[in-house]
Amino acid sequence: MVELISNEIMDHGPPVAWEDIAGLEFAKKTIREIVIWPMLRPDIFTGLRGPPKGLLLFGPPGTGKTLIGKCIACQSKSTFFSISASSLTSKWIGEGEKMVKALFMVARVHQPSVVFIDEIDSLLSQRSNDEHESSRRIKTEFLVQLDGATTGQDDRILVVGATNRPQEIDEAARRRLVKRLYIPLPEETARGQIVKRLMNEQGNELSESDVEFICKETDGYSGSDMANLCKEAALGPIRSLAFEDIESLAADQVRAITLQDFEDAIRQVRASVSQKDLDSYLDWNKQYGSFGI
Ligand SMILES: Nc1ncnc2c1ncn2[C@@H]1O[C@H](COP(=O)(O)OP(=O)(O)OP(=O)(O)O)[C@@H](O)[C@H]1O
Repeated sequence: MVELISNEIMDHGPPVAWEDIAGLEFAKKTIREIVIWPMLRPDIFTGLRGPPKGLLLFGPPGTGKTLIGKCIACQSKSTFFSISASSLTSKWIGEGEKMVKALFMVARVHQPSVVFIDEIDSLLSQRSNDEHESSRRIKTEFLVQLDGATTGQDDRILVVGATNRPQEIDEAARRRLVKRLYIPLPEETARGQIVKRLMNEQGNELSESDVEFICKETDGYSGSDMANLCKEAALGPIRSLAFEDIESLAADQVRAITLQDFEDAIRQVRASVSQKDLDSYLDWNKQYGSFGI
């Protein structure tokens, strides 16, 4: 199990820097102050100044919560463990409870550690009667481990939970995830940064004003909607080729991506988050968010 965790849950991928995350200035600044500095300098940030041990990132899907989790680990020079709560119940059937225990054990060995739990709502939702016995046991074990990690004075483990459904998290779990930070949709400038960064890797003819136009037309798009839009637009030059040409064409002969490709793509890729959902995140932020206004 330790081996499984080292191979599948411990993240060995490329590092993430703050600049890789577009926009979200408030979230980034807050995280730097309350989490990164204390993790880097535990000798200064002791007692009352100690870092929170549990952080909840909530907001619409595809807004960079996973990127932030990974960035926290990279910037605080911690080992990053990333697991989605649903895989505990589906992928390791019958072993979920042991996995949770082993995960925190390995995290303790490799500390400082950041344990990122995606879809944490499915693990910590209000207990219902029709709940499966095995998921109930996983949940209990998780709460025990969370308590251990969040109260152990000497352990340097930060648990970061991410959710698109904060309303489903019960009171006990909210209490343990002390800091709760709203991760909103990207604003216009952030959408522009995502387009520019992704388009950098491809031949394109987009001017500054083209990018501005794209940003204006994509109000309400999430970061991953923007990434999908760019993917769709990048297919434009290929679609304009005749089928026979695809096999023989040299790679450098594919035409550059244009604004027209984006205009076509915008018709295909729509915003995935509704206004109603956004309102409910704002409500929750007001009520339970650590920085709600
Ligand atoms: N702020 C952002 N800056 C740059 N890229 C972003 C941003 N937000 C989202 N993306 C893009 O969207 C993809 C999905 O983001 P990520 O997995 O971090 O979102 P998430 O909020 O964790 O989503 P989910 O809730 O669905 O798990 C990223 O791989 C990236 O390409």
